Amino acid sequence: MIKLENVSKSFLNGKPAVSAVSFQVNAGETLILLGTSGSGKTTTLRMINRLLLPDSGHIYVNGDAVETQRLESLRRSIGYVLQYHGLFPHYTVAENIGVVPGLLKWDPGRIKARVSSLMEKLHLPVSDYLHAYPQQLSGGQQQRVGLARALAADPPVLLMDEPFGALDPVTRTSVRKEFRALDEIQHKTIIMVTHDVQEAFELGTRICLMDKGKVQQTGTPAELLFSPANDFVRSFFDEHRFVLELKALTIAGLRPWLANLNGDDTLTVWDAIAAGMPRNILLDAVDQYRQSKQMHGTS
Ligand SMILES: Nc1ncnc2c1ncn2[C@@H]1O[C@H](COP(=O)(O)OP(=O)(O)OP(=O)(O)O)[C@@H](O)[C@H]1O
Repeated sequence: MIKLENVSKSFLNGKPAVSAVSFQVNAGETLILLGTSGSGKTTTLRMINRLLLPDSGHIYVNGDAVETQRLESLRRSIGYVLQYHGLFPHYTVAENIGVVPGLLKWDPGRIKARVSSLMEKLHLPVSDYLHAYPQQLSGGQQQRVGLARALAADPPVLLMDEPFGALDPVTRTSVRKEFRALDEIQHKTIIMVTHDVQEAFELGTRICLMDKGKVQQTGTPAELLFSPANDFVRSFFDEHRFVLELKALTIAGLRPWLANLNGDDTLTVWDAIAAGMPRNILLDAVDQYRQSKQMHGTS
């Protein structure tokens, strides 16, 4: 679990980079920090693993204030994934993935088994890549190694800063899909920075939308779309609104208008249409949901 209470940070020019940010992320949740460039997302993330110190406010990781934890044990309880993987160029794939288990003094057999298992899960054939060096890998493969390294010691918390940002769109989609399907991440507390709205909707349990260092709204994708807290939130999603609505709403959420439709309740409307469920009925239900929210908002 991660909790931020009124966290603020200014740099030398005195302008606040982050102002009174508060949120809580529970185990099993992925919170997306979304926002325009310079809105304070990375600064917020870097305060959680104490790469930066806040000027005021409190940050708790797994129940303890970060400033009271030994830096070494705090960092080992947190997997950190960066946009440009940050692999050690003179370490092989196996050595890169095994760094933290090595520091934790796991026995070599256990490290080897863990490295192989993560490589298989991330579609990096062990026979081809175990002893390869980062520069011998494609960008997508390097990023997979970066993910495997962050997951190696099974940390309860994962911080990810634009983890798929350096990849081309096709590779990005496939690495993102693999990441989402990993059993490894299902019980972790994850915070991910992105400015890609589609990615935020695909991966986020909840989204924290920031602007000018302040949280504008934290909520589920559907809450941000259908019950925006202010004009900034409302207009932020305008460009992609229709597709986002279909990705944010599930059959379960539309049940009041889909009583007679058979189908998997967990599917998003987007996936349900792709799976061949009746498009007109689904889009009609989305319209009715939207109207019910508008009525609720103006009552
Ligand atoms: N080390 C630093 N020294 C001075 N100013 C900084 C530093 N790091 C960040 N800032 C400033 O703090 C503000 C927030 O930056 P931050 O990197 O947190 O934003 P961001 O939302 O992550 O942006 P992006 O999406 O472009 O990475 C910006 O105005 C930035 O210029």
